[in-house]
Amino acid sequence: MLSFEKMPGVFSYESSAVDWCEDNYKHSDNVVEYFNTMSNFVFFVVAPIMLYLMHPYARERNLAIHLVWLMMIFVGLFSVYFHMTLSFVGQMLDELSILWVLAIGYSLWFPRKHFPSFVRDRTSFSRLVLVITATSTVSSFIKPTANAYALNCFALHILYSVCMELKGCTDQRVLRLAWASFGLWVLAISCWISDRFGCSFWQKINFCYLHGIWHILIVVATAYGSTLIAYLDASVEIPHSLPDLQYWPQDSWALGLPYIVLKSHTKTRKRC
Ligand SMILES: CCCCCCCC/C=C\CCCCCCCC(=O)N[C@@H](CO)[C@H](O)/C=C/CCCCCCCCCCCCC
Ligand SMILES: [Ca+2]
Ligand SMILES: [Zn+2]
Repeated sequence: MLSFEKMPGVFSYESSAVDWCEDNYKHSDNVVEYFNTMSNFVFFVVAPIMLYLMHPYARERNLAIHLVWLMMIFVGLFSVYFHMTLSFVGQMLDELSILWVLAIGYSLWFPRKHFPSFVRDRTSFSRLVLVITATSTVSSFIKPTANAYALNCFALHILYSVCMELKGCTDQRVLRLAWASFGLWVLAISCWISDRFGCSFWQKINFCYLHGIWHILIVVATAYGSTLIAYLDASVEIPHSLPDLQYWPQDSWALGLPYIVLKSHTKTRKRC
């Protein structure tokens, strides 16, 4: 029988043009980048907790919101597969799953006041996002090494959009969440860039774990950033539910996971 390792072409080990700083096969003959693979455990811890915490908000606003953290579980699985094999298929699954999480986030949360003038409502906007994402999925095969950079540009657009939404906001809890999200993202992207471009330095000091640390930080940044975006959305779309921010497991803890509580539950579900 043909083992995965010996499969030809795009499935084969190290068929991806991308190779992260961590030494290959250092801890196992079957796992190319051991720490980068194992660090994905954070997806499988944070995603179920966020699914649970965001349920009251999703039930009130739109159950499709759960797709964001459900898809994040797939991002984690594909990331495990990618770092375990460094195969081309692994790379594409890892990157394309991130693209589709972003697409779901944009469809659900992009503020309707910023929709292009030819877009009537959120359903039409979601269709537009679907077409653009499907086209980008196909185009991603043209120059696969550019995909990760293109994905990181979305983070810049999200930051810009959130800044626009926060203009004039004086709520200290919201501003604290915004700064925490931004700080986590800056730390995460610094690790990603440093692993990519400063590998010779990290190899000299025998510390090649920055991409794994990026995995941990970007998942937490996504939990913080997506809750902030969801809160801003809830304030506009379901203000009658009186959304507020809290932290799990203890509201007083500085390092908890943020989520939305609805202080008033309504029977009528508002759809977009
Ligand atoms: C109005 C818009 C709402 C958008 C909602 C936000 C949805 C979050 C989207 C994506 C989650 C990011 C998951 C990262 C997975 C990491 C896997 C990985 O490491 N892949 C690498 C290869 O192993 C690959 O090189 C990485 C590519 C870059 C990915 C860039 C992702 C953009 C992250 C956006 C984070 C938002 C933070 C918000 C802060 C205010
Ligand atoms: Ca490597
Ligand atoms: Zn990775």
